[in-house]
Amino acid sequence: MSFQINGKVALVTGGAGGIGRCIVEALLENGIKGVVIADINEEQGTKVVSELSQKFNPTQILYQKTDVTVVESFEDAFKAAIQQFQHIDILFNNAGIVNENEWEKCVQVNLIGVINGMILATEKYLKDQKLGEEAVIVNTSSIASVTPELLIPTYNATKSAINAITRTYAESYYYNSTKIKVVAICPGVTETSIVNLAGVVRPGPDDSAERTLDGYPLQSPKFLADQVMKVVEKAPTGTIWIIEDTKPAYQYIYNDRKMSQYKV
Ligand SMILES: NC(=O)C1=CN([C@@H]2O[C@H](COP(=O)(O)OP(=O)(O)OC[C@H]3O[C@@H](n4cnc5c(N)ncnc54)[C@H](O)[C@@H]3O)[C@@H](O)[C@H]2O)C=CC1
Ligand SMILES: CCCCCC(=O)/C=C/[C@H]1C=CC(=O)[C@@H]1CCCCCCC(=O)O
Repeated sequence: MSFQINGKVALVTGGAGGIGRCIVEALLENGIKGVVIADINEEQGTKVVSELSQKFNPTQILYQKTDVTVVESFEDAFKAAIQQFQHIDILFNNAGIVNENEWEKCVQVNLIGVINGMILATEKYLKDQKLGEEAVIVNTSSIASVTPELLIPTYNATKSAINAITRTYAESYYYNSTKIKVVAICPGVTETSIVNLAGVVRPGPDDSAERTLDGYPLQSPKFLADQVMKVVEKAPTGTIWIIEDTKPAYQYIYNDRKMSQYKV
């Protein structure tokens, strides 16, 4: 069954940043009725609303200052969506940071923030306040969830955990009562401010923090966001989608552990 973006309402965490902002714009291009930009950066959030209001109907775009690590703050963003647009149908759990020197903060934003969103959406807001028969959650993971990158171990761990939570809430045990499709996207290196890793990676055993993005294929956040729209509409629940190197999204398949032939 295909999900229709047209006429729905979405909440995008980290919606003032590179990927989130492009997701907001792609939603507006695809006929979304209303979108809430839920981001901790007020200056950037206000700026994005004013820029997008030049191109789209300003009444469709709402900025709500949100810290995803604080459940009350996250809940206020859902309440703002309902108050302004009457329903809520799509959650993008997209806010994320790289910070290996303050790794607890990385866990707070990337993992606790996503767990807060999952609980609020599946137990209350998307479950009870959707317009159509089905709602959608898109969790922003990373290729680092399946191919751990050196010098960012905590980041890799948070993104692997996002895949696990995605697959759990997609199970029919939850879906039968929530009617929420849950998917994850795993972007490859994408041109945003997050890829400026100066000062946020963990020096390796040889004291090197010199690894850079050189050599990694970079894609634009706009290309990524257009692929994400296809994932929202077409992907089955529980699926994980790699989007890297400006190539169409493809599904990452987990092996069945019972098929493994290796023995100690
Ligand atoms: N750019 C890349 O190469 C890749 C990014 N990702 C993921 O994509 C997502 C978006 O990242 P980018 O757009 O690249 O980074 P970005 O730094 O441009 O945007 C992140 C946004 O999240 C917001 N944010 C940070 N902490 C927050 C909090 N506590 N509550 C609410 N908002 C908060 C920031 O203010 C910012 O607007 C992240 O989850 C990131 O891990 C995944 C793979 C690759
Ligand atoms: C720490 C070394 C710098 C190089 C990697 C990098 O820049 C990481 C970027 C991360 C920013 C957000 C992400 O999700 C990116 C992870 C990229 C993982 C790359 C894995 C590549 C591979 O092995 O195929």
